[in-house]
Amino acid sequence: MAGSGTTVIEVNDLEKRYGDRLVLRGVSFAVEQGEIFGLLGPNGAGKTTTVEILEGLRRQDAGTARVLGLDPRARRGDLLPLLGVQLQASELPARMTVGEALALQAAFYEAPVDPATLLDELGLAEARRTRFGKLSGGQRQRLSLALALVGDPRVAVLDELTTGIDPAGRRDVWDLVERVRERGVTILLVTHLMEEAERLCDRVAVLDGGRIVALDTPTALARAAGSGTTIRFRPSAPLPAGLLAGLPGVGSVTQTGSTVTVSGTGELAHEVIAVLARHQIVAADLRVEQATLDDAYLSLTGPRGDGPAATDQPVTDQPATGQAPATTRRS
Ligand SMILES: Nc1ncnc2c1ncn2[C@@H]1O[C@H](COP(=O)(O)OP(=O)(O)OP(=O)(O)O)[C@@H](O)[C@H]1O
Repeated sequence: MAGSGTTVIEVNDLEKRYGDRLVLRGVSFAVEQGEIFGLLGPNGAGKTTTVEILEGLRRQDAGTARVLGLDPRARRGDLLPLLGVQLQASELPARMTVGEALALQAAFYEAPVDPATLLDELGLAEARRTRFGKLSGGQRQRLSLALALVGDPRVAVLDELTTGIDPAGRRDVWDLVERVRERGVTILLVTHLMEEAERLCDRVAVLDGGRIVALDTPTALARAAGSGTTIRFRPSAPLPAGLLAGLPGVGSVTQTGSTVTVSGTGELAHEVIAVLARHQIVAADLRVEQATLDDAYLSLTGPRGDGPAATDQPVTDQPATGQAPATTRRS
């Protein structure tokens, strides 16, 4: 389900400095109700800073931020009951059980969902009586998602949703997030996983060096990456000269050993297979590769993450106090 046309999250020309370093340089985007909006970008791009401004944990130096029409810093008290936040790492008292943590968090919301059902959906039912200190990394991650969702928030901010969760568990979490979105919840998802963004996000913004360098649907971004389609196969008989080069959309045809590689755009696979069939040539080991969000991401941000720069300033902006009960901190 795509957005409904009601803007739920809006940032305009957001700027943020740490010391004399500008880490957000005019970030603007709007997320509609019911959308899953992804924030991608290399380490240090400014994703967490943006998200923390939206959560009311940090104050921007310029620009505006609104969540459900509220200024997150000035109206934090009004916003918290409407917002579910998953942090990169949760630290609960080691002796607190999963069930206790969830019950405590649920008590802060007017109409929480049933904690038992949520634990079940997240594969944590059997860990209900397990103390936090004994949970595996993947279980802690699931619990942090449960804590973000138990209040039945209207907006959920999910940071590194499935980090540390095994592939099967990851799919369960994605299914759950889709069901949450179907209830009309708007989701801002910070992720480093392209597969996750492709699967879940209606639109993604790619942040790099404190600026948005692209914002579109995952499919449109992949298409714009321009690498088009590549087909590889081993023909059962030599190809007549010029057979493939003249087809619509074909950019190049090369042969290495017995493998032919055709690159181009449009309905390339269909065209190639049809013409081979007309010449009664079988394409063995046929592989079709399409540009993915991965290609788009790498062409937009370069092949490496920048990581924190050596010129980092000391922490100058402390998170506000008075947050929801589970004491949480970022890794
Ligand atoms: N409290 C702080 N004081 C000084 N510099 C900071 C502070 N928090 C973040 N930074 C710097 O601001 C820049 C943006 O950081 P931010 O955490 O927003 O990036 P990110 O995109 O979330 O990165 P990651 O993917 O690694 O989580 C980085 O260079 C980071 O080192």
